Amino acid sequence: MDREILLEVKNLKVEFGAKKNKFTAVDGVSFHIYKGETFGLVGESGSGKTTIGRAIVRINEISDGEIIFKGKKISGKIDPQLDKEITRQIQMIFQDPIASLNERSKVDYIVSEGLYNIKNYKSEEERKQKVAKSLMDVGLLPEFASRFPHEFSGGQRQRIGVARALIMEPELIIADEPISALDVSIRAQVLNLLSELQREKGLTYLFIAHDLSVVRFITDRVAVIHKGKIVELADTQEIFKNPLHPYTKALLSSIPLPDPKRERKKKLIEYNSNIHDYSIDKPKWVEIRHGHYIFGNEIEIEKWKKGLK
Ligand SMILES: Nc1ncnc2c1ncn2[C@@H]1O[C@H](COP(=O)(O)OP(=O)(O)OP(=O)(O)O)[C@@H](O)[C@H]1O
Repeated sequence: MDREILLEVKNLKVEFGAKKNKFTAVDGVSFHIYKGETFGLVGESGSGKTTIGRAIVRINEISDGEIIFKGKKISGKIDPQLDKEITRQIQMIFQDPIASLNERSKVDYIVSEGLYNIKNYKSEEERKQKVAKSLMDVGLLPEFASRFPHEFSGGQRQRIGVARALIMEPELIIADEPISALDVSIRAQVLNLLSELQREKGLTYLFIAHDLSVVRFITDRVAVIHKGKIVELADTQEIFKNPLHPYTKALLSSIPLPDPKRERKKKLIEYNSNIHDYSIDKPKWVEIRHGHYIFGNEIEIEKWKKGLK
């Protein structure tokens, strides 16, 4: 049976600046996310992960391509009713729980901010109940609503960030490096919380991380992104067992990557013992085996295909 696709990103391009200063942060990215799965987006800092997340929640304008959610186009100009629904259904959790919470607002306001924006409650009583329920859903006490963010630990603050997303009853949550700013000792708790919530509420996640080890146990499939392009996309287990792209291998083995400026100049990238020469021909996407895509030029693809046999 075919799985239901919740989100489709087609040929997404996001550019910043204009004319001479134009910079392409996301360059023709395509992927889809099935309902109920956790899809990982992994790449080093500056590769374009957050920009993709922000384009999906429509904070960043897109320059080209399409974003489709539940079969409906949500990029570009859309109907106000759909806009309101999408604002509710796609929520984002941010990297830094301290920076993402307004210090001067009480938790009650922070958690219901989204509700206020789309007026998704009938009475003050109902709003308060929703806040209490969301706090309990993330393992916090309802009475925390009357406190300020500085009264909480890093892990609790990230839980408040999750409650703020949950109150909207979303279908898709974009978790942008949700644990990287947290103390190592509490990272697993937040990952477990996200997994439990997924099971309970049938949530779908787009999980953004710079570190492959973080996505290993939480994601079903992973796309590896490098300089605004997806270079490899496959089931998570497959990526770990059999990484094909030199960049993925480099990420996995934590090999320091070359200086991007030098890289651009020479157009020759050396990762470990693999030579990746973009100047031979234009790299393209090829499905190496079912569901496992790789981005590279013909010589490399031939080499990887042989390696798979
Ligand atoms: N509003 C903006 N204006 C100009 N450039 C931007 C803007 N937002 C992002 N960029 C640039 O786009 C590139 C991709 O940034 P992005 O934040 O998406 O990367 P990332 O992979 O999420 O990295 P990080 O983990 O450091 O956030 C970077 O070079 C960044 O400087």
